[in-house]
Amino acid sequence: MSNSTQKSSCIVIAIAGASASGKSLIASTIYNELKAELGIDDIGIISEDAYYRDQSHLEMEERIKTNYDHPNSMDHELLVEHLQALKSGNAIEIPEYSYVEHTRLPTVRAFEPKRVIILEGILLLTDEKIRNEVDMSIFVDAPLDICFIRRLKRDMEERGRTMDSVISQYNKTVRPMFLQFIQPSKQYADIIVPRGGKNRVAINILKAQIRQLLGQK
Ligand SMILES: Nc1ncnc2c1ncn2[C@@H]1O[C@H](COP(=O)(O)OP(=O)(O)O)[C@@H](O)[C@H]1O
Ligand SMILES: O=c1ccn([C@@H]2O[C@H](COP(=O)(O)O)[C@@H](O)[C@H]2O)c(=O)[nH]1
Repeated sequence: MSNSTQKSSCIVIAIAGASASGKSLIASTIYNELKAELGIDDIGIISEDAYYRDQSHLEMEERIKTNYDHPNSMDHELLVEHLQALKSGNAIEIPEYSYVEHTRLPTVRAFEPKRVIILEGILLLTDEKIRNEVDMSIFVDAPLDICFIRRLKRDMEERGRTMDSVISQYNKTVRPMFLQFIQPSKQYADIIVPRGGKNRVAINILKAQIRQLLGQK
C-alpha cells in the first residue's frame, strides 16, 4: 500500500514483470474495459519505458552499449516527481522515447491527473521510491522462453532490430538483469499473474480490486 504522505484521490496500479511477459497487454485490457465505466478522462496508462534516460548527447554506437535492463538506466526520480504532481492535481509532460534511436524524442505527451493511473514497466518494483507511490502492485509471471520468443518477434517487427542483435542483447543484459533485479522484485507484488496478458480471471480480479480501491477514496 501507498506510503505517500499526500492525501490523494488518485489510485496508482503498478504492473511489473519480464520484458514481453504481457504487461502492456494487461494494462491496455484493464484500461479499455474500465474506461467504459469510469470515462476516458478518469483512467490512463504510463509506461516506465518513457522514463529511460535521455542519451541524445551520446553517439549511436555508445547508445547501443547501454544496459537498458539495469535500474540505473531509468529516470525514476522524474517518474516519482510526476506521480506526486498528478496526486497533487497537476498535469505532467511525459517524455517520449524511441527504441530505434535509443533516446528521448524532442516531443512530450501531455497527461492530466486521473482517478486511476496504470503504470507498467520491467523495473518498477525494484525501486522503493516507486513502490511507496503505488496502491496495488502486480507481477506478470510468464515463462522466460515464451517471453524471449515474443520479444524476438516484437523487436524485429516493431523496434528495428535484427535477430542477431536481439539474441546478443538478451544474453548480455536482458536475461542476467531479469535474474538479478526483476525476478527478485516479485516479492513486492500484491498479486502475481501467471501466463501473461490473456489471463481473463486475473484481469477480472484486478478490475474488481481497482473498483474497491476507488470506493475507499
Ligand atoms: N498471453 C499471451 N498470449 C499470446 N501473446 C501474448 C500474450 N501476452 C502478450 N502477448 C503478446 O506478446 C507481445 C509482448 O507483449 P506485451 O504486453 O507488449 O509485453 P510487455 O509489455 O510485458 O513487454 C505482444 O505482441 C503481445 O500481444
Ligand atoms: O533503447 C532501448 C530501451 C529499452 N530497450 C529494452 O526494452 C525492454 C523494456 O521494454 P518492454 O516493453 O517491457 O519489453 C528492456 O528489456 C530493454 O532491454 C531496448 O532494447 N532499447
